Amino acid sequence: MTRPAPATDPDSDGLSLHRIGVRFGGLVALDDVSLRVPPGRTVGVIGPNGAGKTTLFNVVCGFVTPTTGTITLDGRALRPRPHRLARLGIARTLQGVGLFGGLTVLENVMVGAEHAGRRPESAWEALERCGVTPQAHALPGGLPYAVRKRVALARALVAQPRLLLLDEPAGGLGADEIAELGELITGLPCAVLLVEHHMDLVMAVCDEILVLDFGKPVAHGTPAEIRTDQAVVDAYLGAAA
Ligand SMILES: Nc1ncnc2c1ncn2[C@@H]1O[C@H](COP(=O)(O)OP(=O)(O)OP(=O)(O)O)[C@@H](O)[C@H]1O
Repeated sequence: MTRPAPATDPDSDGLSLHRIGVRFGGLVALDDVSLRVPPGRTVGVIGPNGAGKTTLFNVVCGFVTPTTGTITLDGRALRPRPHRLARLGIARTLQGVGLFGGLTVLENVMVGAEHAGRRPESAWEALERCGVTPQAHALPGGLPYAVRKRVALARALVAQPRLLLLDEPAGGLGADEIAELGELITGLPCAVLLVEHHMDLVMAVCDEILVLDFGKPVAHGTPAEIRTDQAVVDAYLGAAA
């Protein structure tokens, strides 16, 4: 007997956050936030300081358990746990760099490959994609910050994730380096959830953008829609009143 094909609902593919709320004691860090990251798409989350961007990232990684709301991956309920992300095809980079100082660039990326059950060649592919092949045998400590950040990205990509979570990848980078990072992100085959301060980067690489202010969604749309949205302008100018 043939098994019936599973019901497929294209609207449930990828990662979905449904009405997420997070409270830290009396402080509401996220309030009724819904967001979908479809396969292969790049979705950005922006907002002023304290808007809740990192909290949202931490909810998806499993570092923070939401007070309310649900998360699904391909329509199935998901309770993220940091150590289980790789198995689900989700990789992440965190703020800063976090490389092993005593290991070469290649060895650092190999750690990611082994963790994800990938072959060593995939480490070279990830280095190549991130433009850090020439530094493969160097120790990270002596490399410029922007190069180390690319190595951290290579370590995340070596798992060949279907969803990559990037937490402020442009932090500490100059304008040219941010532009290069933008090109790299645009060329990625996986879905990307990008939490970022730098509007220019987000506008350049995202298919859609969610804007948070004081934990609440104030706008959601394409870069062109967001650029002209009055609520966004107000949030960034601090002139909501
Ligand atoms: N673990 C925590 N305990 C208590 N309050 C927290 C905690 N984490 C975040 N907050 C508070 O939640 C709110 C949202 O913080 P969050 O770091 O998510 O904002 P953000 O948009 O990432 O800000 P930034 O751009 O400055 O990094 C802030 O008021 C912050 O002080």
